[in-house]
Amino acid sequence: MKVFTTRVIPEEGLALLAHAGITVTQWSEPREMSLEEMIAKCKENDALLFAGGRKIDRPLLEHCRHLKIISLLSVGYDNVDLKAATELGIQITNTPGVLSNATADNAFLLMLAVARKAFFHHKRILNGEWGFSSPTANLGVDIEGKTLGIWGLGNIGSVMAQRCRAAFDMKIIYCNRHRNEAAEKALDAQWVSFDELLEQSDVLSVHTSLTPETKEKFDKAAFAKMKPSAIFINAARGGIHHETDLIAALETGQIWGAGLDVTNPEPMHPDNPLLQMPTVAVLPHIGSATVETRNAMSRIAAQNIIAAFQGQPVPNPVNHIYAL
Ligand SMILES: NC(=O)C1=CN([C@@H]2O[C@H](COP(=O)(O)OP(=O)(O)OC[C@H]3O[C@@H](n4cnc5c(N)ncnc54)[C@H](OP(=O)(O)O)[C@@H]3O)[C@@H](O)[C@H]2O)C=CC1
Ligand SMILES: O=CC(=O)O
Repeated sequence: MKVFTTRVIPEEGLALLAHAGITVTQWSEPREMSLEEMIAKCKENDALLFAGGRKIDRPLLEHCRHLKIISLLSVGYDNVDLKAATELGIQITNTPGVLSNATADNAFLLMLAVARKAFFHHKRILNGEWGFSSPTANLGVDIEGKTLGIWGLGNIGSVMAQRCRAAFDMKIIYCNRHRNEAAEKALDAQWVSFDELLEQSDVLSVHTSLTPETKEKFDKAAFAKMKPSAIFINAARGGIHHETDLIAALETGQIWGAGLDVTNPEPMHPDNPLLQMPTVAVLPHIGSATVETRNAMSRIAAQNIIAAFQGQPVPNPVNHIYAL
């Protein structure tokens, strides 16, 4: 059996595949593959381990009917046409859970970085602009005791809420489609409507998946309902906020700051005005990028492939989700 990986993946996943007698070919060039190259690689192999790259859409999937599995090295599956994959009988899997801590830590980092304008001050020092210190200069805001609103209190959102409650005794409110009663109990969290989330959050952190329902949900109308002192964090997908509306909301003082691990498009253009704003912190989609977490993700992605090759139920299927 043969597997193609769209990026070089961590050693632990490779070791599991090798131990199962699976031959692995990796894409190691530092450029995106063309569609033709991708189709050719899919045709030569029995499974795809997708660790980044182009959208897995119907035209590509049409060439993948023979694949036993497309194993995603991510929890998000918004880059896959799940409906087409399922209709074509292609198994799709993801890597949930193991990246929740790392991704929440990154959202927490962004929250603090924005509150204290950390990236802006770092840039000043690099530019030789340390400046003249005074009690009224360089002021950020406190987080302690403020209200954290989570949009998408699932695996990652729950860890972010735990971190914020433990570190800063924040009051937790959240908005999901369904109540998360376990989290309500553990975090003393309160389920609110989307509008209440917008109106009451001092820090509003987005952790939903990107779906037609969540796409550009944070637009002009949403930002207009938020507090002028609010910090907006998006550690999920850039497509969930409308970038031009976010820029306008920050420029006009409708909200105070924003921390983004994800942008739309990615990479963000270096001329983007967000990068010049003191109360904005941007990272290049590194939520799960720690040695331990990426190793764990590679193990799970490999285990999904091994199960599919052995005719066993795969541990982390996502095909059923398109029907919800
Ligand atoms: N920045 C990064 O590097 C990373 C980003 N991510 C992103 O984070 C996302 C979340 O991951 P994870 O926490 O593991 O996923 P989960 O499925 O555990 O959590 C998602 C939550 O979003 C809620 N949700 C979904 N749709 C809606 C909606 N329309 N309105 C309100 N709430 C909604 C769900 O609750 P309910 O069903 O009740 O609505 C659920 O609680 C991933 O899909 C991925 O895009 C993940 C890892 C790393
Ligand atoms: O963005 C990362 C993911 O795992 O999803």
